[in-house]
Amino acid sequence: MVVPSAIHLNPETYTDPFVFNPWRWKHLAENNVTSAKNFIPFGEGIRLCPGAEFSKVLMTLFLNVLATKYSWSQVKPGEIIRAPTMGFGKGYYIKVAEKSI
Ligand code: HEM
Repeated sequence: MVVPSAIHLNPETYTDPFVFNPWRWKHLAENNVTSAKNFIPFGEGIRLCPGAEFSKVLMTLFLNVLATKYSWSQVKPGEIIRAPTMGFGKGYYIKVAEKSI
């Protein structure tokens, strides 16, 4: 069994893997690092997740609406737990408000 997060957080492939850096993908794609060997959020091959394309569209839509229509602020930070998937031990509280037009 492959644990995708172990591959995605490999510092030999991804510099500073815990840093939020969306721009890293530009550089990685140019160097063809994002091959199946290094990036498998939805699995690979015969057991590839059938919900992959649906999930990508849903996440794109969700993040677009969240960023354009709402603002949010942190109320209470949570402790990040990686065992092996990521979670917040005691929750992670944010306040969401609709943006005024
Ligand atoms: C962000 C969302 C999702 C992620 C990260 C994800 C990830 C994965 C991964 C890594 C696997 C492969 C497991 C393995 O290798 O054994 C998998 C399999 C699977 N996923 Fe997803 N998934 C997501 C959403 C969904 C959705 C929305 C559905 C259904 C509507 C779905 C249905 C399935 C099914 C049925 C399998 C088993 C495929 C098989 O064994 O042939 N997933 N998923």
